[in-house]
Amino acid sequence: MMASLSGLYSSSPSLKPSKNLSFKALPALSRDSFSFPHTSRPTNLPLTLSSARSVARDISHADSKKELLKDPDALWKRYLDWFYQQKELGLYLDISRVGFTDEFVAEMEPRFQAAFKAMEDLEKGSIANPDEGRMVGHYWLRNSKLAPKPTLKTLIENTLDSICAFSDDIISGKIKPPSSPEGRFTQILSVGIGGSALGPQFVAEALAPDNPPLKIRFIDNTDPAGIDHQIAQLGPELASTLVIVISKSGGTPETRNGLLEVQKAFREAGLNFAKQGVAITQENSLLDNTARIEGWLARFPMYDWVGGRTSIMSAVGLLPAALQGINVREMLTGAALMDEATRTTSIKNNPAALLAMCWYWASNGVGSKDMVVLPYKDSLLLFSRYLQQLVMESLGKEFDLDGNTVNQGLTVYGNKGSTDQHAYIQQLRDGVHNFFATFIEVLRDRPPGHDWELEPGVTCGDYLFGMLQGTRSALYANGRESISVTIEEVTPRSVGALIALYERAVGLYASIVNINAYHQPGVEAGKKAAAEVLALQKRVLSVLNEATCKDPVEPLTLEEIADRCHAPEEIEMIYKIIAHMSANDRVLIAEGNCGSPRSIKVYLGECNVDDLYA
Ligand SMILES: O=P(O)(O)OC[C@H]1O[C@H](O)[C@H](O)[C@@H](O)[C@@H]1O
Repeated sequence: MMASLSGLYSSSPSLKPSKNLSFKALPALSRDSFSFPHTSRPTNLPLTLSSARSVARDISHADSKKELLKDPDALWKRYLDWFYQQKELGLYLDISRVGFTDEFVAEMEPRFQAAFKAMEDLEKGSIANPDEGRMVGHYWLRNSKLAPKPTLKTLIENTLDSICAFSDDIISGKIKPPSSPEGRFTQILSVGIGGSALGPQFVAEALAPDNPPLKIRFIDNTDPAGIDHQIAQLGPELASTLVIVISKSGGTPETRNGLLEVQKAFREAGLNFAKQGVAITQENSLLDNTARIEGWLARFPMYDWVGGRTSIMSAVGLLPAALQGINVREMLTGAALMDEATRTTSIKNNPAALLAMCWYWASNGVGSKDMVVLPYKDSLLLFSRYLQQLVMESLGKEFDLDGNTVNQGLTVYGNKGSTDQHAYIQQLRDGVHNFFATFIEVLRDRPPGHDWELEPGVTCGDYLFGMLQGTRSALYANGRESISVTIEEVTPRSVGALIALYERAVGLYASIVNINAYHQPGVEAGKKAAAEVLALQKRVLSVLNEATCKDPVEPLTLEEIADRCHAPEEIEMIYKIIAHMSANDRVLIAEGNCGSPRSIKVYLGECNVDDLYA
């Protein structure tokens, strides 16, 4: 059957995308030449722009589109042939609207077999993150028997037990906040960023009941106004707030700042933070040591062998979830079942391999197209944001495992349907063709017994269903590829399965394109640069303080500040620092205003003599 389907997509031979293919050449190729179907791509790589254009001339987009639309039988056959279902989880995958060929699948086979082997080794405890010399063990979290050492198995099991016991005690009121009239904890304030926030946020939005035993709020930034807002919203309930500070490294500046701000709010409210603080971090990290020395209410471990973006099934995701009354053991079961399903070495029966294969096909194996994720369910709104980190931090890499420059990646964005249909789907349908879509469909509209027909024979949920199917068809009719993942209901089990599905797909895809999915060297560059800006600010302050302490006060131009900081090349940054401090009432501008940098002369509001001799 697939032979005939190859014919349906193209008469030309299939493409094997190559890692030799230059990323820079691709936007032009994909926009100009690779209109749907992708079988119009040439076989002999590396491609040149002219060869790609000549192929595009040979295979007319319009003809291919017509052929597809004319042949619903063939499309239905393709749908059935590639349809995947995991019965126990009630999860289905449809990749029929991605135009890969049989030849492409056959060419990918050896790469997948190598990826399966690498994944098997990873699960057995190999150093799968060679740059950091670390094992990669998030799969053990939902099946502790897989852990390569008995001590790790015990650690995982004991941590899970203690998470459940602690949450039970908090929910039941056995552990009480020291000075709350409520007598029990009512709120969670989660402080963390990146992998220490996105998972808990996604799970809360997807699974928290309407009236959870504890409601959750997040501080996931060093934005003072955002922090103030969260604390203000808590109001007097700060006294019954459990503050969970999450940081794998225990040294992330934004998280530290969030903690210091919250501790200040506690002090000002006359509350004892330590009795309401919980830390989730690696043993002996800065955060761990602080929590231990200050005698916080509880500490839970993070592990060296679990990455931030795959930490959702560790205490990072499980503790906040359990406290909201979410069945975390069900989440783990869903993930474990999906792990099992994605261990098979038959591509066709492995949903994660099918996803990775489609990503490779759709983006030429170099991220030349973006992945737009569209869950048609409000509670899954944050799935695309969660996937953004999982996929982009894992796959966005400059070098491959052999040290070649590859600038790999796969861009992920999206919110939810049908909402986005009224925002940017116009461009997806008619505009620049630089994406493929992933629809997440949920079969169950509402809990049983609550549905009603808002017009004869049609419910509100039928509209949502219709919008999804309509968008899928409309995109396809205009040559836009899509994947559909269907779950029956949004439950802890299905959410666990979705997370595990994408974790595995990312891991397999990384192997196929020969990169390390488990480190993030690029993130360090921004952190280092931020630290340099703050160090420069301290030098600027010291120079200004010295000039302010003179009698009479000596206002300085930007040039003079830069010279005295021995950083003339940093004059633009110094200007920005002054403008920012001025906007926050931290310096006085003697002459001019911040809008005209050449005119300003600056001194501080007051001279700090102590700083002069520091
Ligand atoms: O959990 P933390 O150590 O505080 O790290 C929080 C985040 O920091 C960095 O930005 C990393 O790139 C992320 O992967 C990580 O999730």
